[in-house]
Amino acid sequence: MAQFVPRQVFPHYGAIPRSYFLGHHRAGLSKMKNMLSSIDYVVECRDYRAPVTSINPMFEEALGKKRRLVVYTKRDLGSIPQSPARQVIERKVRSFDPTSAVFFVSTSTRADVAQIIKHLRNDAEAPDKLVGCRVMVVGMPNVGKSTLINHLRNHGVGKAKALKTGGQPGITRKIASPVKIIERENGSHVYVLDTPGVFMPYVADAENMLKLALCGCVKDAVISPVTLVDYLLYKVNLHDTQAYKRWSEPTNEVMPLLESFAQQTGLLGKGGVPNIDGAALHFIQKWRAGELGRFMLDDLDEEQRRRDDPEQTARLSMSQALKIERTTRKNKSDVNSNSSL
Ligand SMILES: Nc1nc2c(ncn2[C@@H]2O[C@H](COP(=O)(O)OP(=O)(O)OP(=O)(O)O)[C@@H](O)[C@H]2O)c(=O)[nH]1
Repeated sequence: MAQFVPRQVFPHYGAIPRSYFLGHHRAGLSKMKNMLSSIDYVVECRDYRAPVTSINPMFEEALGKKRRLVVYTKRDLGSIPQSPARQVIERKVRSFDPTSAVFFVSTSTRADVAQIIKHLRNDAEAPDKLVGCRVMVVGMPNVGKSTLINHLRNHGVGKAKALKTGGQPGITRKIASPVKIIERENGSHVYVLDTPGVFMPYVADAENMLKLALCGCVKDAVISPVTLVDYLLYKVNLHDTQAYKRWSEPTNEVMPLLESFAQQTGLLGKGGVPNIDGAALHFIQKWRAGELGRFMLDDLDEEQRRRDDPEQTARLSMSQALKIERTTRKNKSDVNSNSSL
């Protein structure tokens, strides 16, 4: 039998939407900016599996001057504990942010959460001891902000879950009331404020949009789940062609894979026809649960080369991104009003 050769390039970036900047993202960001004078510290959450792509430059622009630390969440889904690969990944990612304190966290691992509490206990001070130190937690939608706060509170002051969490983006829509996570004898306690996840106005690179959608930063209805599985299959094959062997031989073809997956998991519609979209969503959930391998979506070496190259193309500025988002929205509403004539 001929040896299986995974695709080295993903061929279908064509019609992928590039924007997911919702009303509550815009409103949330503007409220965060307005509150900044009462905030002493910022914790910025990014997704471990896409440590570069899940950076939202809007936070740099809006909150960049505050003392801050960076937390890469969902560590358990991006690498294997104690593996040499984990050490290499974390050394590289840390080197991208030399001026910030950086933590890698799986919220179910107490030691990961404990190190953040320890750091904040030493580092998060406020000018006014009576008011205490106010820490704002920011990040892309669904990156794990509320879950992190619940675990910080549990570890820091032994209290139960305070915030609602969920598998889809947009559970937190407003800036929440402060939650105490550290008590100090001198009364200068540390409080954290949860914020709504904020997406960027426009994602210039379609591949980045696919990565963010796979990580769950975008609602599942925004990009076709079959396209997402096709991209996921491309990535899984580069990592481990045996990861889905329960359902299929190694393949580059998404439809036969989904048909076989639907048959074997009982995702069938009328007359026993495979429910392809349902199967695609279920397959994505398997990856999000770590059942199709634990690996990175971003290529860290490529990012290093990009950073080392003075000729590199500059990233889209925020004002450019906002302009494109406005034009896309206007074009869409023109099309809608023309089609209703
Ligand atoms: N495996 C794993 N899942 C996590 C981790 N942290 C959070 N999650 C899951 O990620 C999902 C999103 O978590 P939330 O805390 O609701 O995310 P959020 O950033 O507050 O989301 P928004 O409300 O959209 O801003 C939930 O299903 C969590 O259980 C982690 O470290 N590991």
